[in-house]
Amino acid sequence: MLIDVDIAKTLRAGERTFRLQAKLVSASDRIVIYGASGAGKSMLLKAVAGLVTPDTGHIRLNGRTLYDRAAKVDVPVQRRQVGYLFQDYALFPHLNVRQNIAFGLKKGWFNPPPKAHGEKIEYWLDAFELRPVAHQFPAQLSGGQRQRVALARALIDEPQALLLDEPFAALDPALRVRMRDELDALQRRLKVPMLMITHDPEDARVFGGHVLTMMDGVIAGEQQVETCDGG
Ligand SMILES: Nc1ncnc2c1ncn2[C@@H]1O[C@H](COP(=O)(O)OP(=O)(O)OP(=O)(O)O)[C@@H](O)[C@H]1O
Repeated sequence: MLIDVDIAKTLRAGERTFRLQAKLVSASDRIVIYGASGAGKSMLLKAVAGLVTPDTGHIRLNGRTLYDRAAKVDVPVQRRQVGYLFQDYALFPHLNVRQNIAFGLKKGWFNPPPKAHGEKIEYWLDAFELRPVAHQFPAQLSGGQRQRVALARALIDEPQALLLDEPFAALDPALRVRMRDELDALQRRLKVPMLMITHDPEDARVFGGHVLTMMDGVIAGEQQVETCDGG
């Protein structure tokens, strides 16, 4: 992925002011933004997704301008072609697995039917071994299954990049290790570019790639971390 971000945003809550001033350029298919809680990682990720509007600057993905204050470009969320995996997965509790996955394809207001089917839905149910639980609701799933449903929903529309907000934070330690490996394998298999934010140095170590450190709203350092295949 080719990503070029240079944005600023000031957030005020009462007396407190937080200033995000993030600049990053990367051609890696694995980017990790690592930093302590409150560093501004979520704000940056949400700006790339279009969920937060910067005050100034630009965001370009694979040569396409998603946001440019000066040129008055602000591509709406639905047309940015990026998948977003929320920290708590944000699955719809009243929709079953099939419907939650189908939602990633949906353009209208209505929920997909409980027996929604289609080539892509069937593909992801099998790819993530979710077919046996396709009729179950999020509350009836394990943590790992929940994460796979959220990943399937984020990937079904074939995004140009997948944005991951602390993808392992909601998992217990053993499952976290397994899901790190799964995500690593998924990235290798699909070759979908991923941009992950995390406060856990182990995520950065295992996932590797272009690792940037964020501190007080600014990218303060960067390094290349070798992954198993040197990618
Ligand atoms: N709506 C808001 N108004 C004012 N300040 C905000 C708002 N949202 C976030 N902030 C502040 O912006 C800063 C960055 O928040 P952000 O959520 O991006 O941090 P983070 O690095 O993702 O942290 P975490 O790892 O805890 O999720 C924090 O200091 C936070 O208090």
